[in-house]
Amino acid sequence: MTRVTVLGAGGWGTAFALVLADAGCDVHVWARRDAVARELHESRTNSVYLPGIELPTGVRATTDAAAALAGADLVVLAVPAQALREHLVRWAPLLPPAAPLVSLAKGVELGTGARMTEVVREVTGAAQERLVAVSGPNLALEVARREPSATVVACTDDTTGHAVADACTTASFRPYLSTDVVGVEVAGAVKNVVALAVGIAEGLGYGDNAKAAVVTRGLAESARLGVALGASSGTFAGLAGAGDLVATCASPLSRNHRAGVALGQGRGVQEVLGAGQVAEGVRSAAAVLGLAHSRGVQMPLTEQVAEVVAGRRSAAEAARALLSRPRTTDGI
Ligand SMILES: NC(=O)c1ccc[n+]([C@@H]2O[C@H](COP(=O)([O-])OP(=O)(O)OC[C@H]3O[C@@H](n4cnc5c(N)ncnc54)[C@H](O)[C@@H]3O)[C@@H](O)[C@H]2O)c1
Ligand SMILES: O=P(O)(O)OC[C@H](O)CO
Repeated sequence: MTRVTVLGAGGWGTAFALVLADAGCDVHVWARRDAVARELHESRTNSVYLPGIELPTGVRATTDAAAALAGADLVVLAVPAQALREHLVRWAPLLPPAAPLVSLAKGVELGTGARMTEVVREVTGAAQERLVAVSGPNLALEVARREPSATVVACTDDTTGHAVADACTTASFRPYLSTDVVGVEVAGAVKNVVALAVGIAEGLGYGDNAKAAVVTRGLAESARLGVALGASSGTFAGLAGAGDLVATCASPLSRNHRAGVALGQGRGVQEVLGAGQVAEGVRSAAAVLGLAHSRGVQMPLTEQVAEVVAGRRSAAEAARALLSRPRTTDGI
């Protein structure tokens, strides 16, 4: 039986632990907070992050990372993007030397512009073949309810990719394999920024035409950045790109979408984040933009989201700025 350690017991870490357990793995979850670990371990529920969901028997939880990681065949990293490095520095000496390291986070690191597998590689020194990104249209609550969902398991090494896909294939959760780690990670990070933009449009009271324009132009700029970083453009038409935008931009379950609506309604970013929302796009917007600037890539939508999030521009001003840009000729 594959022994898997999931580091992070938020919505997605917990839902992914459920998937792994359904797939027949021996699952050990690390939670940051004692109360979450105890509830998961004793009642097999996580009422803060996944109300109404019961995990399969056998899933264990602890706040002791060393105990959670002992003997792991596979390690899943499920903490938010901006917290990954600080945690990994502590976890690195505890990681089993050969286990694949799977990143679930959708973000780009502020200050470095690093993708999540780049952070993992820098901190742990793990070979590229051990690094895996899992990303797709995967709203945690729907996955945990065992509603049909597909995802992308991206790894440069086929054998590792298949091993991770085997560990998370169930009757309702279907992974597709890709070797385009860069594309899958860029698509996941930028979609959170686009979801904020769609929410902002909604909060401003705009209709479906505006939202469709934001999604489509957001996808175009996501693909532009990805290709500049070496990704395949096809990745952005797939599950990790267009697929995740469809799910996130339409769903009231998306925290980025909800945060965007609040920003569009004129609420400040502190108020939005203070309401318990972990919306990765809020912090990734500036990081994605920095990465784009470093490669000479234009990302006008991301630029406006970063302005709104920083409080330098109102949502209405951002919309006006986008509508008054010089005409472009790419036609997509
Ligand atoms: N929730 C989803 O539907 C979903 C789906 C796919 C991907 N993701 C991605 O997975 C990653 C984790 O998301 P999540 O939904 O599990 O997040 P979450 O906010 O629900 O949980 C985050 C987990 O990390 C822990 N944590 C550790 N350090 C932290 C810190 N400094 N700040 C905040 N939390 C900290 C929290 O205690 C919690 O256990 C994000 O990058 C997100 O974009 C989420
Ligand atoms: O709730 P969000 O906005 O973080 O989105 C969750 C997932 O990324 C959807 O695929």
